[in-house]
Parts: sequence; structure tokens; C-alpha cells
Amino acid sequence: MARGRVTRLTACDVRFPTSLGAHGSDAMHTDPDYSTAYVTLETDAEDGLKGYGITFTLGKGTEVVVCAVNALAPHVLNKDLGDIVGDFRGFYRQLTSDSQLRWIGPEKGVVHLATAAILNAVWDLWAKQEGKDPRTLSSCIDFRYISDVLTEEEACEILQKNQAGKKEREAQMLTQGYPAYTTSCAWLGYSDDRLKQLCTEALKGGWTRFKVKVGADMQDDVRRCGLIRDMIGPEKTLMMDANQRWDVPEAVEWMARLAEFKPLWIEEPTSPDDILGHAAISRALAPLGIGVATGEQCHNRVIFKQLLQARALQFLQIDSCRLGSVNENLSVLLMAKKFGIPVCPHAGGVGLCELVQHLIIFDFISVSASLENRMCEYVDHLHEHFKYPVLIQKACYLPPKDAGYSTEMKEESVKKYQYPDGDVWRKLLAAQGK
Ligand SMILES: C[C@H](O)[C@@H](O)CC(=O)C(=O)O
Ligand SMILES: [Mg+2]
Repeated sequence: MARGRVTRLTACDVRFPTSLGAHGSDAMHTDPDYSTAYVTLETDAEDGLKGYGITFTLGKGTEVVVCAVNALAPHVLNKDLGDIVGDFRGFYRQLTSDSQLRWIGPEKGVVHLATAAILNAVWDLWAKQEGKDPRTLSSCIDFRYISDVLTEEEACEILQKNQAGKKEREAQMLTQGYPAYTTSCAWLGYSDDRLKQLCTEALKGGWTRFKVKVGADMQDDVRRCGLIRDMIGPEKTLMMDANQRWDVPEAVEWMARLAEFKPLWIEEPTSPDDILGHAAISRALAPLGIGVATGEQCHNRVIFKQLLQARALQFLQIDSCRLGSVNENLSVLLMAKKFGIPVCPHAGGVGLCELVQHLIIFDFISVSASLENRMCEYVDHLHEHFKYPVLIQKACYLPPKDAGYSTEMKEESVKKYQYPDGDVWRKLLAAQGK
């Protein structure tokens, strides 16, 4: 039984100055400061448990998301956790249907990132209190707008069917972990020397799958992709990420030129909203053996539904903080299963690896039951700020063993990196004369 009435919600603006080292840089986000709107939920349950929720943002955007979290807070405050999760679908709908806030969404942008932060905290708290079965899980999904491709009965059927073999898959995860790829070697702002050094270290560490940022300058891309392909050899897997830089024809031409480096996929080749554009790029690149991957900027389950219907992607990238938490991610995992498309989550940023590992390991155990063409992104930044950081072994995620959603940050990190009053920012802002 979920227990306690939510008595307090706090939202902190926590930013890490990653732009100083060009970490996280790509063709569109040249100076990202990895940041989070960090939500804490407290209850009167007197069990010492709190719920922690994050959503991933960049720098200045964080203050806007924190503001949206505070605007949504009245929907959570003074509610019993039991009532929230007892009708989680209803609660999800209430949160996403606030009749004044909905106008600045609906179910997308800042207001949806804020929804994710709050719901991630609810899931963290609930997960610390009790386990879940297939019926409970499907009752958390809002099927509105997707029932034409996935009904509640079908969702339950998929989950029920995969009860068989679940124990073996759990054991497999515990011993081998979930396969990962690294993006940490080849951010766009890194020099060639840095790229080489990081790539050498990653190869030594057993990494076999690499992602490189592309899209700003063709000659640079040819040089950097050649460099990385030479270093990793012909057998290892290479992915490319353009972060929405191109128009549709430009994406096709650019990738035709980079095809010699044998990328498995091109990620976000164009606007994340252009479903038919993605479909056209998919068709054009199929003969070159290059798939299209997207999802880290997909607003919601509706966009994923249409990407799947239009056969616009070959690799689907859920994001634990852009969609409406576990509730909406579950619906996308189940739709992907129905369409036979592998899910390879987005997991850069702050804490995305910590959260999404739960979703993708769950996907293997209970939804897809397959590792074919599947892997989860890993970036080697900022894990030290989490109380339960991810564990990587031989380029695989080992399943988290602590109860909850691995969302809790270390108190001292939140204090130090809180914007603008944390020590780190006070010093940085003073040095910039602000
Ligand atoms: C701005 C972020 O670092 C972005 O480049 C991350 C991304 O696209 C990825 O990890 O994939
Ligand atoms: Mg990306």
C-alpha cells in the first residue's frame, strides 16, 4: 500500500558548467551547461522516505522549467500517495490537462518537462514503497490519442506474455548487464587530440559501440569520422548524431558522403517534428545500410506513434525526462514492441543514464524480451553527483539494486551547483563580472 500525504514539494535549479570543457556539445548546442530541475517530494508518512525527480535541461532553460514545476505543484500537494498511484492514469491526465497550463503545452515543451520531473519523483517514492504487476503498470498509461494503435488489453497481453522467461532474463541482466554505447569520446567541441585520447581509453575499457557528433561542417565530419573509424576498426559499431541540423535533402546528401564510415544510424537528421521528413530520409538511406534514430526531442507518445506508423525511424530513442515519466515511456516501449522497432534510449545529460537504465532493463525483461539491435547510450559525465550512480561493467549497465528511480542527488552537490547561489556559480559569475 502506498502511504503518506504529500506535504512539501521543492524544485531546485541545479546547473553544471559543462560548457567550460565543451562536454555535451553538438552541432546545435554549442555551449551546453548540463542542468536539472530537481524536485523533492515529502510526505507525512513518517517512514523517512522522500521522492526525488529530475528533468534534464540546459542552463538558462532550467529557471523556466522550475517555474513550471511550481505552477503544477498544487496538483500534488496535500494529495495522498495512495490516491495518486491508485488512479495513476487519472492523475497523469489531471497533471497534463490543467486547463490554464495546457495551453502552453499541451503535453510538450516546458510544461511537459515539468510534468516529467514531478512524476519521476512520484515514481521514485512509490518504487521505494512497493513492487508492481502487469495490470498495475498498464493502469498507469494514458491511452488517449494512442488507442488506435495500442489498447489497454494489448498492453496487458504483451506484459503478461513476457512473464514467461522473465526469471532467466533477470538473471542475464544481473550477470551480464544491458549493452551500452558511449558518446563521451566525440562531442563536437572536442579537439582531434582529445577525441583520439578518449577513444583510446574507451577501447581499453572494452567499449565496442561509439557515437560521434556531426552536422556542422562536412570537412570536419569526414576527418573526425575517418579518425574514429580508423581507431575502432571496421567491426565495431559507429553511430552519428546531427542534432536536427539539416533540411531533409541536405540530410540525405550529407549522409551519402559519410556512408563510407559505415554508420549504423544517423540520429536526429532534421527537425524532430518532421515525421514525414524522417520517413523520406529513412527510405533514401536504407540502400546505404544507414538507419534513422530519433526521440530525445520527441514531445510525447503521439509523435512516437506517428513515427512508428510512418516507418520514419529504425531505432527509437525514448528519453526518461522529456516524456511524461514512466507512465508515458511505458506506452512508447509497448508501441515499439508492437511495431517491432528496437528501443535504444537517449541517456546523456544529467541523470538520464541513472533513470533510463530502469526503463531499458524493464523493456528487456518484460516488453521486448530481446537484445537484438538494442543498446543504451552512456555518457561519462556527472554521475558522481548522484547517491545511486549507474554501474558500468564491460560496457554494459549493471541493474540498479537500490529501491527507487536512482534520482536522488547528493545534498552537497545540489547545494554547490544550485544556480545562482551555489559556491560554483557564485565564483563563476563573479569571475565574469556578473
Ligand atoms: C546537448 C546534448 O549534449 C546533446 O548533444 C545530447 C545528445 O544528442 C545525445 O546524447 O544523443
Ligand atoms: Mg542525440
